[in-house]
Amino acid sequence: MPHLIAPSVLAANFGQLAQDVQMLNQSAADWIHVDVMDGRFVPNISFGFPVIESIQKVAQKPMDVHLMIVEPEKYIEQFRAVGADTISVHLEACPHLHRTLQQIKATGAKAGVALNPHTPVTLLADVIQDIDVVCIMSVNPGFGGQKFIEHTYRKIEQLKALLLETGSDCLIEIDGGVNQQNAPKLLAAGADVLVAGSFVFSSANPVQTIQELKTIKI
Ligand SMILES: O=C(CO)[C@@H](O)[C@H](O)COP(=O)(O)O
Repeated sequence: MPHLIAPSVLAANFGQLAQDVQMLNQSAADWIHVDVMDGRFVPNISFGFPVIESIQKVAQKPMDVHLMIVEPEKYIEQFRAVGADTISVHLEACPHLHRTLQQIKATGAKAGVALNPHTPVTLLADVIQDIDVVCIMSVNPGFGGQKFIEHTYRKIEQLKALLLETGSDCLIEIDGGVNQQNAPKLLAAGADVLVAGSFVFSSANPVQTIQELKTIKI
């Protein structure tokens, strides 16, 4: 399967969000990555339902919603109602992860699990069959524009081995500090989906930057 590119609108210009989403519609982006932060699970607050609903009205690509919030199970149906196609919760925020994944699937959304940099992929072994996307955080969640953590390559390889061993077809998504330099190595290690925020939106030509990420050959 060709790899997917999911630009993160956390790095968009919120004063012209509709235009930035339209730019993504015209680009080679596959998904639109939407970061929700609550000021509790992570030390930052981004945006909530009204903003996501506004994005959804313009977006012509699936919305990949990454919940960096405590007690995500309280809001799954609402995120689906405002247009989330994939809903990712943090393993570290879910004491009943299996139940939360079933809850996401019951809405018709794809179920994702995000892992903080310190969380081993082996903790997913008993729920891997219930996951559509594993989001490996390659920065500490909460902010865009941070430095990529090199240990991520090893985690991708470990997760790939778990997927092969269990026959799972779940996608491996990498989120944080992704750029043109590390993207080929991430794909070679087994990544399926690259999230890129500041690298895309701070570039002179975001459409071209997305195209360059999309056409990387390994
Ligand atoms: O979830 C997060 C940050 O917590 C990411 O989605 C960032 O938004 C990625 O931004 P860059 O590191 O690519 O700027």
